[in-house]
Amino acid sequence: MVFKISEICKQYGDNIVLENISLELQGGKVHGILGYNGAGKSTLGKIVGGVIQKDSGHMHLDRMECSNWDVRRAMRSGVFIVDYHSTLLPELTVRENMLYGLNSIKDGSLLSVIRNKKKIVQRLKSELEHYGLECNMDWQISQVSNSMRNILELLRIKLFSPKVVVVDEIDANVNEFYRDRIKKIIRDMADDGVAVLYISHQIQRVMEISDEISAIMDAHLVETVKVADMKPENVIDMMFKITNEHPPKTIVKPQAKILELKHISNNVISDFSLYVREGEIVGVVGLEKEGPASFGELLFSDKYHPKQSGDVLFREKEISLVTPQDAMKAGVIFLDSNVIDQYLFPGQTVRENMLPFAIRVKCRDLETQTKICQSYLDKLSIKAKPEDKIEHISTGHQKKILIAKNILSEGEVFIFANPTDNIDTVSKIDIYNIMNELKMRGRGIILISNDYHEVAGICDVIVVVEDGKVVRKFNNYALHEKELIAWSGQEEERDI
Ligand SMILES: Nc1ncnc2c1ncn2[C@@H]1O[C@H](COP(=O)(O)OP(=O)(O)OP(=O)(O)O)[C@@H](O)[C@H]1O
Repeated sequence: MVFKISEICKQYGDNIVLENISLELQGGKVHGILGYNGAGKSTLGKIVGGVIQKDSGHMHLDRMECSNWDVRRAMRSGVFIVDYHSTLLPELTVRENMLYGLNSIKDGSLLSVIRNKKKIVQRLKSELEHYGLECNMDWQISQVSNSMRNILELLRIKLFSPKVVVVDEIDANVNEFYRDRIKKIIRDMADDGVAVLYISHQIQRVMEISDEISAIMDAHLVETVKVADMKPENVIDMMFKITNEHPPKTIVKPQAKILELKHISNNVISDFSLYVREGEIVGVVGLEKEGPASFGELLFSDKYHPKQSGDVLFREKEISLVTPQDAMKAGVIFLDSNVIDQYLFPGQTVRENMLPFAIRVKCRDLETQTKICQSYLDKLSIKAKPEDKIEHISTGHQKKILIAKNILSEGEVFIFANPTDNIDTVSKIDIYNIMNELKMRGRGIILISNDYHEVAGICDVIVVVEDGKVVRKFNNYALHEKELIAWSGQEEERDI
């Protein structure tokens, strides 16, 4: 089976996103796509999956021309897409989500659909077991971790005997355990004859998972190579001409404690304590395993994780944080990159999305606002104009716009959860530099991340969480990523 993409072009206004892209997705192979933020990777994936339409060019599934290609037609032909934006419905259970939309995928009588439903739930259970995953069919999706949601989406597709699967950045913000499972599922699908289009920024990961790799840059396909013939350095050379190094860690003597969590327990964490001081970056690793938790859900008492005990102190005074808005009032700025959609205002411009309300009220002059916005677009290498609509901006750039917004907010503590997922290598460095700048200005940063390379690179203090408990805290003098991974598996505590 071959899915052939020939001379695909796509443009939005003057912005040429894809120019004459041609490649072949072979059944039984994983084809990786690499490229900077805004390079056009997701656009290509969405065209294959029928989510958006090409301007010109052709696609063939074996001999069949994929004309009038939309999601429904694609799914009925065996072409599926799973991407960063979850399609699972949070208020439905796992079981209900697995069966949702089944009628639109499977043609046939009501009876065969009902028979299929039973089979599908049974097969899902055995797939979960096969991959060593636990997930109750009656859990509501809102109570399932983001990592598990991604896996469920992938397994749901696997159950429909796909021919082509587009996987767009679903493993960027998951920990090693789930990442490994996602890799196995993708490889197993390929072994079953599926053609996989795998989109990611992470060079190493694309190398591990793919049989061949194409690089897209400035709307063009630069090159397609077979992984067996390549070394990682060659791929980096081919595309980025840079190495994946961290900026030097800035040295600042930490001052007064700003935010302190003291012995917090809820249904996910127990006796969880940490603090951040002025001029300090505290890294937290190991939280993702705890289930439905983004750090925000742990920190703020929401409906799923009401605080059972413990205190949150801001400058040594107890405060009550129920929502991120409460925190913002207190000077704690929170960005959970897993759910950037919640922070964006579609229909509004990049400028309106980037500048916090307080700044827009203080400085009503549009020209000044545009200048502030443009300076951050330049600083963070964001490929957008202040007047562009936010929904027309690539995911990675949207995330950088939110980071700029957070930085522009008058906060004392910044909590960033996985800020550099979906961010290309060059822009990651821009973000690390901005964190260092905040630190130099006496702000405190808590960096929740599954990226051990980045945590080991820029954090001053590292907190390791296991089973909802802080099991280790240590000063990070010159720690290497590999040591951090090794330490995460040790029992002993190295206290600061
Ligand atoms: N609906 C749209 N309207 C206008 N421009 C768009 C639209 N969707 C995408 N674009 C533009 O197309 C370009 C490519 O976006 P795309 O999402 O494909 O990039 P990407 O390589 O996947 O980036 P990232 O890694 O940041 O997700 C970007 O410049 C983006 O602003």
